[in-house]
Amino acid sequence: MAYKQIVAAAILDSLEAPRKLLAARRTSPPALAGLWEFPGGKLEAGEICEAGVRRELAEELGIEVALGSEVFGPVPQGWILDENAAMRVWFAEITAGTPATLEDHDQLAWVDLDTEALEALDWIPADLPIVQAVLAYTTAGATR
Ligand SMILES: Nc1nc2c([nH]c(=O)n2[C@H]2C[C@H](O)[C@@H](COP(=O)(O)OP(=O)(O)OP(=O)(O)O)O2)c(=O)[nH]1
Repeated sequence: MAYKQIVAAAILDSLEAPRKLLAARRTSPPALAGLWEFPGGKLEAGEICEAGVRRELAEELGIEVALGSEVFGPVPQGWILDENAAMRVWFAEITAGTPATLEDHDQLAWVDLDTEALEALDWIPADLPIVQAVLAYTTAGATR
């Protein structure tokens, strides 16, 4: 089955020696408003995933990034979000711009890369296994 492809970034303060993750709080739709997520969005027709991540981060946060390794999910399309959609996620580091809530978010937070700090945020439920994987990859030094 083909899922609708979503792409997103786990933005770190540094790919080489990460200490913090940039989480973003959604403003819509109502069912997801107020929940935290990895900034990103829907892949456009004919677009390569990595290009989609860059486009979404430019549109939503006004930043350019260097991409690191992928945070691999259980299926080729990444992490299953629901019966219709799956999301591929890459580590990223900001190379230009300062993240701002230009679109889709009302709050951004640099969160310590530890279980307690990350679990203190009200994540979209489908993101919880991805948050755990981000922690495992960063602990293992596997972000590049
Ligand atoms: N960006 C993002 N979307 C997520 C995450 N977790 C999760 O379940 N989703 C869902 C929410 C949405 O249904 C879908 C992503 O769509 P979106 O609304 O962010 O896409 P978009 O920016 O292209 O928005 P639009 O053009 O449709 O307004 O994936 C996540 O961590 N990041």
